Amino acid sequence: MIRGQAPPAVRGGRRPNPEVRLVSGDLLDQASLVAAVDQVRPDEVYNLGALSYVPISWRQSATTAEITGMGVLRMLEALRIVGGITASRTPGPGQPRFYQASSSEMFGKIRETPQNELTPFHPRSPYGVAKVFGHYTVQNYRESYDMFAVSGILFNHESPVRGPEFVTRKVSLAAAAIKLGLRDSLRLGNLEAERDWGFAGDYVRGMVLMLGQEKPEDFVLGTGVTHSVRELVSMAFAHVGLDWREHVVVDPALLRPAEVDLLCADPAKARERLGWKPVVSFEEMIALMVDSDLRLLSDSRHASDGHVTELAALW
Ligand SMILES: Nc1nc2c(ncn2[C@@H]2O[C@H](COP(=O)(O)OP(=O)(O)O[C@H]3O[C@H](CO)[C@@H](O)[C@H](O)[C@@H]3O)[C@@H](O)[C@H]2O)c(=O)[nH]1
Repeated sequence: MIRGQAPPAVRGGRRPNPEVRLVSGDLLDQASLVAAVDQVRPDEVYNLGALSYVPISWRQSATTAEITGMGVLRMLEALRIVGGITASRTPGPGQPRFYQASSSEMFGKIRETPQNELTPFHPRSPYGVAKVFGHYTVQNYRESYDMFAVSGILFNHESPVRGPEFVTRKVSLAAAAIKLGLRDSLRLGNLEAERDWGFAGDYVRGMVLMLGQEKPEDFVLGTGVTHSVRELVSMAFAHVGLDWREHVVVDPALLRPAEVDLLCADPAKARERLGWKPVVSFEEMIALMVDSDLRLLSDSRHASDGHVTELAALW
């Protein structure tokens, strides 16, 4: 996402800048990105673009490296080129600020718990490897060109609009669909994996705070509380009065070639320096997601909507 303020006048016959502009994924080549940045002249750029579903990254490892890794480099290059920045000509005032969505998946086979900004990385998937590339690229542009570029190392961030392939939404949809009698079972992979799941809205607030800092610095954003997939399922099903053990089937085909067993954030730096803390608890978030899916699947206006039928049945 590229965020720019409306300029006082149209520069050189260009269209006025919109407040917020989404740059679509097909602008992956360098020249198109340079043209987009040149046209928008953003104040802030949030690079959330990625091939973000971890299991797919083993099947499409080169595409993952291209989008999740190289995409970061190209975005920074576009900002550098349009800003006329070189090693000897560093940015003047008013240069755009860049946010990179780094990921707790970079910690992978964890070296310590909880994980903070100094915890070493050990990625366990092509996705994690590509995110590490992006993370160090941001650091390198900051150090080489003095650009305002930061990474937020975000732990799992969920909400009712989460994609149905991710485990929280897969579970909230299944609990709702089973409750409504639309299906009767749910296939899952590793129930023992533990994650630090937080509410996406809280994390977006943290991202904006990071770009408002005086100095560019990286921050971990997470809740510091960890739950297993088993606990997640149990809580979501209990919310609609169901016993998960009567419906969940463990499917070995859903296990990953290499798993990240445990993630737990130490968000102390964000708390102290940004004044950031999550507002929505894990329990509230799961209830929010299950209730939202109950409404979605029971709303007769959506009954003929193929997408909703697919959501209820497939995942
Ligand atoms: N998706 C999925 N995960 C399952 C399932 N069964 C068990 N799991 C386990 O649930 C955990 C969470 O999986 P996901 O929800 O797919 O998320 P993720 O792999 O942790 O990655 C997400 O969070 C990262 C931040 O740490 C993001 O960077 C990444 O893009 C993604 O959003 C994993 O340990 C996975 O093995 C299942 O059927 N589907």
